[in-house]
Amino acid sequence: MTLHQNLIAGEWVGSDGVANVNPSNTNDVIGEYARATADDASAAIAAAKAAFPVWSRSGILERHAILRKTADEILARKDELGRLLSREEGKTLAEGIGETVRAGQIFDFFAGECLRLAGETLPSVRPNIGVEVTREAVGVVGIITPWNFPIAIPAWKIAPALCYGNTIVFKPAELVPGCSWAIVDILHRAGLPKGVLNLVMGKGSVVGQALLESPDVQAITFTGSVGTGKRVAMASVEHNRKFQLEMGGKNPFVVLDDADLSVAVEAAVNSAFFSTGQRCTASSRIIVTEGIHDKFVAAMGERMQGLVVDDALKAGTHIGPVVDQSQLNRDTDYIAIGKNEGARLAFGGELIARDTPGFYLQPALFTEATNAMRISREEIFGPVAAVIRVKDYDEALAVANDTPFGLSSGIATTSLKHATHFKRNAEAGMVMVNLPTAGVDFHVPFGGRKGSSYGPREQGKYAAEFYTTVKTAYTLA
Ligand SMILES: NC(=O)C1=CN([C@@H]2O[C@H](COP(=O)(O)OP(=O)(O)OC[C@H]3O[C@@H](n4cnc5c(N)ncnc54)[C@H](OP(=O)(O)O)[C@@H]3O)[C@@H](O)[C@H]2O)C=CC1
Ligand SMILES: O=C(O)CCC(=O)C(=O)O
Repeated sequence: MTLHQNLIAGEWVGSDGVANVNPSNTNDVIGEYARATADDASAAIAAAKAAFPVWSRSGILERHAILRKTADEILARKDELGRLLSREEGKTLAEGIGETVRAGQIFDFFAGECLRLAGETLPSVRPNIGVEVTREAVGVVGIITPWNFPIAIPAWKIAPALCYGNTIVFKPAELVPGCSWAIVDILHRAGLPKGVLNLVMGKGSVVGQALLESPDVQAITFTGSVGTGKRVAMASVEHNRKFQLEMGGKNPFVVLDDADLSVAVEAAVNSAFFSTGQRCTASSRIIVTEGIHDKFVAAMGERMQGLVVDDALKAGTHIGPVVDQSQLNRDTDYIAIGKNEGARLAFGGELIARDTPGFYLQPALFTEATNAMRISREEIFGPVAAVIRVKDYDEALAVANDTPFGLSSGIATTSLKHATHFKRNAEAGMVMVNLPTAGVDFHVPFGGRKGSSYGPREQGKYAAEFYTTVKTAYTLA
């Protein structure tokens, strides 16, 4: 089996490989991927540091051309890369191809942004002095990504980092190295100079930790768990570096009495269970007012019966497997916790067997849950959701906001008054009206509040805030 190597200083290196296994069929080994050491990480950081002076001053047309070429190749190979994504992560083929297209669009967007780099000139408050405000690249950026969006998250961190002139050491999640390797290969062939983008696949505790500890890494962008996010934060404060964190969510989806029932059910099922519930924007707290509660729960049960849980690559599958055994254990542990806490497991929650050995779990819906239960407070990150019954809109909003997290928030209603009030008062970075809490556009800001996020927003032109540093220059005329 071919070994997919790490890219350090423009050379493919590494001999020790780890198997990338398909969660829909654990007999299926997708490939061998090199496992970097802490020394490899140091070499990658040194290469990125050496490449920075030239890349940060490279022409915008050169950057534009490389990002554009990358976008074109990703989009041209969307079916093949989408299939690789679904095979390594377990989301359905339609979701895998959709995410691959999103990655291509992100590179396309930032290819355009290279040509729109701008500064400001202002008059000084003192006579005969001009002021220029410009944005410069930050330096070596460490990129640490999770397993749940194997191509979109790397894309939305790598594309802006390169666009604004930074060099990169990229550490993808060890569970899903395939798509990361593929986009690094595409960027390398698209003409990136040596050392500008370095790939170090390997363990977080080794390779990620080496990034955290290096004084030569000027910024770290991280998506993953709250625990690891805190380590990134502490180490970054120690080194006085920029950092950006996207962590968990416990996103509420409110259903009001006046909601269109089919819109509410469709959005709730999508929010809670699509992509196997493994999205930081997923909703696992469905807050329902009492007038529609019973009708809503019955309609959810009916809709959930129609969900096909099977091999991610099979036509007709709606929900693929859980990503691995450890996440599956976590999901089933939370199902047991919910039952012990006194919530009622109304539908699903069983482990299921399919033609191939994989991590299959029937999506689970609890009812009679309260917002104080652990299943309502802690991120589960699986196809497990709970319905919380409330009296009215005011209580729904209070419950929605009663959480340590604040990433996404949704409401199903036909009332303009309530929709408008919710948009203004939901304590979240993103608010969805009559839409699922998950599934975002690539050209607008992404991020949250409270325990979900830290630092400037990702995506769209707002990404410039993290990947650049502002300089103010004064000139005597
Ligand atoms: N907000 C989100 O989108 C995500 C949230 N999560 C949450 O986190 C839970 C656990 O998932 P898990 O994959 O373990 O999340 P982690 O936070 O451990 O993983 C995210 C990334 O951080 C890396 N990492 C791990 N330890 C360190 C370290 N000491 N220093 C630097 N980098 C490190 C990981 O590497 P590696 O995995 O290779 O060891 C991975 O690349 C999930 O159940 C979910 O609740 C998880 C993924 C995404
Ligand atoms: O909902 C989305 O489209 C993006 C979600 C995401 O980025 C995440 O789960 O990490």
